[in-house]
Amino acid sequence: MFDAKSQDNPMDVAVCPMHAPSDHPKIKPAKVGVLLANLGTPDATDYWSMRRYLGEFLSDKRVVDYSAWVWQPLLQLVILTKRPFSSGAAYKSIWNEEDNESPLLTITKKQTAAMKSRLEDIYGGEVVVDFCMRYGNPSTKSKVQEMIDAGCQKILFFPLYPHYAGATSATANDQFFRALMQEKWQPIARVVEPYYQDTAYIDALAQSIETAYAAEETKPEILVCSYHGVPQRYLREGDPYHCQCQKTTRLLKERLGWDDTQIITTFQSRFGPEEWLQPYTVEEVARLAEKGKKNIAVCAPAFSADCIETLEEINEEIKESFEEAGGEHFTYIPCLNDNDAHMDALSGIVQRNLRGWLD
Ligand SMILES: C=CC1=C(C)c2cc3[nH]c(cc4nc(cc5[nH]c(cc1n2)c(C)c5CCC(=O)O)C(CCC(=O)O)=C4C)c(C)c3C=C
Ligand SMILES: [Fe+2]
Ligand SMILES: [Fe+2]
Repeated sequence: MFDAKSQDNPMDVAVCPMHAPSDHPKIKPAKVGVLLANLGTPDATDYWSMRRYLGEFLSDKRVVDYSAWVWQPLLQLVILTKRPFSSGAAYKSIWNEEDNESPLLTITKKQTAAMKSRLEDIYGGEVVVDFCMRYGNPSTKSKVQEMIDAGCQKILFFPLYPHYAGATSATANDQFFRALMQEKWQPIARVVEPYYQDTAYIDALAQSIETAYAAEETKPEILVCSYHGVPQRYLREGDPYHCQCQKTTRLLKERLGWDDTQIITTFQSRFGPEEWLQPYTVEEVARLAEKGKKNIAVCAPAFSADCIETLEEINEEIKESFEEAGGEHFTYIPCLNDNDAHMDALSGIVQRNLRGWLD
């Protein structure tokens, strides 16, 4: 019954006359979607926008896994009455006023455009490239629906986190599959694996560090690789995030030809009373200054795009902690964002994952 050449489009009425009643739904030419995903960001810095965003984020059990009976009253009645003000002020200090959006959103848009141009050069109009957020806008559900409406019968979902964590990659994937749940004709789905040890990613990080070091009059004495933290308990319960971060630092050290005195791993952004992965960046930079290191550099390999955690926390709070303890020269090395080496690395990963779908 099916024309072998048209297998990608089995409901095509032209090749399937038995399925061609007058009210048969219109079928668009088959396409492949590549959907990039990042964490999300508030729509604005006012109290209610911040509360909406933080409420959605911190209600995700992949992020905070306490029982809802214990967590929700604390979240709704205590945390969400205060944190929207302090986080809103922090976002305000880094806000992209020109486009009236957060830096994470601006950079994700640029990454998407760079990915689109690379993939269209290779695959032409058969590929549809877009991005979505796990929390806030544009939502995963709306973007999956747009791809389906554009005729994507296959979707490659790419969480833009180099390292797997339940709180990031897994919850992004959950949201993607949730968005497919109500589809009568569900697209074929693939998700991209974490890329913490991808050679081109390590190379892009190394190049960005070499460039930053070359621009300094005096070479930093040590590079601090500061990764977003998670509660230590998540590691004991089986989350491999910590090990993947350690491996990125080791590969970076090997690629740069350095030794253990020149590069260390730390964790930032502790939230709540539990112990998180250690050493904490904010304390470690102060210890370094107290031990006599006057000139340090900090990079953030777990973030594919600069965001509040890098622009505000590292480049303001953590810098201050270093300087208050006697440090003199603090260099923040920006995330890879939409730089060419990074986008080549990410597009290489996408191309490998599209094999068999688009060749
Ligand atoms: C409360 C627990 C949190 C866990 C666990 C967590 C893990 C985690 N997060 C990222 C990446 C990002 N987090 C960002 C912001 C952010 N993270 C938390 C809390 C947890 N994150 C909060 C409350 C916030 C909001 C800001 C604040 O109020 O402090 C962002 C930035 C978003 C932006 O718009 O700029 C990113 C990116 C990773 C990689 C991770 C675990 C591995
Ligand atoms: Fe976070
Ligand atoms: Fe580990």
